[in-house]
Amino acid sequence: MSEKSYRVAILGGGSFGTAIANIVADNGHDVHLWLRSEERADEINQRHVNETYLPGIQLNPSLKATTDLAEAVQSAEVVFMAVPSKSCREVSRTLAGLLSKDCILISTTKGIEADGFKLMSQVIHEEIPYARLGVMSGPNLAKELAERQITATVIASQDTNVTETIQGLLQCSYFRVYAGEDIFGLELCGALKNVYAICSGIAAAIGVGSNTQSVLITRSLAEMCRFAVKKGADPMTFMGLGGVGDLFVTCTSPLSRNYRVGYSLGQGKDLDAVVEELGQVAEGVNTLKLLYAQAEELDVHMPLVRGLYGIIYNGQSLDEVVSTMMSADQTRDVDFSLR
Ligand SMILES: NC(=O)C1=CN([C@@H]2O[C@H](COP(=O)(O)OP(=O)(O)OC[C@H]3O[C@@H](n4cnc5c(N)ncnc54)[C@H](OP(=O)(O)O)[C@@H]3O)[C@@H](O)[C@H]2O)C=CC1
Ligand SMILES: O=C(CO)COP(=O)(O)O
Repeated sequence: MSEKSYRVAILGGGSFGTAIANIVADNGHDVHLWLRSEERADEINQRHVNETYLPGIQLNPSLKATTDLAEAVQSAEVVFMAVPSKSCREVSRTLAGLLSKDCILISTTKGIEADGFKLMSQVIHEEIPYARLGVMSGPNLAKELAERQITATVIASQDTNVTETIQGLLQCSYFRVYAGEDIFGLELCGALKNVYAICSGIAAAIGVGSNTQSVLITRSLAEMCRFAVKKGADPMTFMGLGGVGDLFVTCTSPLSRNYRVGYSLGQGKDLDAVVEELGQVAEGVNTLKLLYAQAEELDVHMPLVRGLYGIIYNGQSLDEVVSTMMSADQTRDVDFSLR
């Protein structure tokens, strides 16, 4: 754990931003959480809870919430971005004039910008070219983190000072932080796995067996790797916590919002109603459309993406999609070899 006390800002007071802010505050740093709702800021400052996003969790009393972005990032040495992907550019643009030159900026957002299929580090770099960037991703369900259950994450950056600083800042008795350099691959893992969590949720709702679940998760990983290689990412990154680790948790836990969307779809509910009822972001819904379009454009074989897209947007039945997959040409198990 870091001996130095850092001035840290977390942007986004939803479930993940609040969970990260709480860890950093528990580790003794000076933490400011920026959010939009005055009411929620008061609730965090006075009662030390965020009942909307983390009900039942008592937050560290030293955690300060504010609706003033300039105040939140003033003198900040480290900033975590934890807003949904659709707001990342807007928030980055505002932040650009406020952030000091040597501040470390970590993206935790697991989504993709529609225009140009950009990952969040690319969006942030366009808006704040001088930012010392890193990406954090892994099996990190916000509720379990806030409950201080053991987990680990990955921090990727080209700058070892960034990775070492964040490792020191976040590491504690229940949270390990592994380092990496492959920002693009790690971010791609975090965004893609959400789509497969929707597939797994559907499968769970219709009551598939354990063999089927296993096949689904493994072939999801195969698709993700195939796509990643086509986009120039290192497939080995997908073997780590940000890949297999996050895919596994999101495809198996009812705490995952994407899994829950899938589960409700599997029960025959309407997508718009499900998203509305969720009240939190499920990035996979948007990522599915973008991924489907990219797979078609780049000619990447992604039967699960195509099948899910067919069910949600083209009115195909689940039986039809499953039958097409099961009768497809026999192919290889593992596409890549290190030899
Ligand atoms: N929850 C989790 O377990 C994990 C989430 N992530 C990723 O973190 C990102 C954020 O997710 P999460 O916190 O879960 O989402 P939530 O839906 O729980 O919360 C989203 C938060 O972002 C705020 N927000 C939305 N738009 C803006 C904006 N334009 N300006 C300021 N604040 C805004 C919302 O504010 P308001 O309440 O005012 O609408 C809300 O506080 C996602 O990309 C997600 O994939 C990553 C790891 C784990
Ligand atoms: O990314 C997550 C866990 O690592 C959270 O997944 P959901 O966004 O599906 O809740």
